[in-house]
Amino acid sequence: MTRLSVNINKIATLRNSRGGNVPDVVAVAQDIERFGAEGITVHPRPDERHIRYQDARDLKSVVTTEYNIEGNPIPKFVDLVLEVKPTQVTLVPDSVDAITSNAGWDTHKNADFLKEVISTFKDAGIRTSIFVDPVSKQVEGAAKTGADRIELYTETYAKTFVKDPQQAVRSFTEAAVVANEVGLGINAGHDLNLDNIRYFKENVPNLLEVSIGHALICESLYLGLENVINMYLHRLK
Ligand SMILES: CC(=O)[C@@H](O)[C@H](O)COP(=O)(O)O
Ligand SMILES: NCC(=O)COP(=O)(O)O
Repeated sequence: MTRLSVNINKIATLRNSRGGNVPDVVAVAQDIERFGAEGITVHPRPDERHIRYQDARDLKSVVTTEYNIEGNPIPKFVDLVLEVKPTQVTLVPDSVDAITSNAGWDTHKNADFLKEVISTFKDAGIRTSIFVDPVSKQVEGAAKTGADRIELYTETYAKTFVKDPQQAVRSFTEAAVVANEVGLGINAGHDLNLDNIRYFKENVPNLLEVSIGHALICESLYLGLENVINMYLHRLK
């Protein structure tokens, strides 16, 4: 089974564009769960341009499915995650000024740092996942950090899929085979959408979870949030 975790960053972007509390991020998260999503993802960035640290705290008591917090483990983020204790923390090496996540970890160069931070989260009972490019060597390095899972960074898949789906998915299938061999669970995310999700799921063995935000919210402008969530669930069956 592949779980759908909905990333609600864009709901917060909309709210922040006007001040006030419309749309209400917490209420939308509850509705997303009621519509059938199996998880909620947030990615608070240091400048809090969309999800605020307080949102991450407020969501803890209302999310009843799986709560996933993503981000670069700077000290402020580590403290937040240890306070909130989500189901899962996904470590992403994004720089402060990045528009969005744009690379996976070099799991070899950052091995000592990752080992330390992962053991801190695991000691607190939080499942850990690290964001990696679909490269076997990086997946092998991820296993050595003690992480429970990897999140495969799917931007290259989404870009190439429109021209050549087979070529697009090849490195992801290979990375997943390695992850399965070394005992890592497999998540995926970034730029996944209604057009490319089914083929990805069909070609990545043991895909446990996808987190989807930007496209899902854009698609919902035309098709409605409840409908779109159910379209994803159907494609992930
Ligand atoms: C790790 C990942 O790919 C997503 O969490 C992405 O970073 C979304 O963040 P933004 O909404 O800030 O683009
Ligand atoms: N981890 C990926 C995520 O949460 C959503 O990424 P995107 O769908 O907004 O590109």
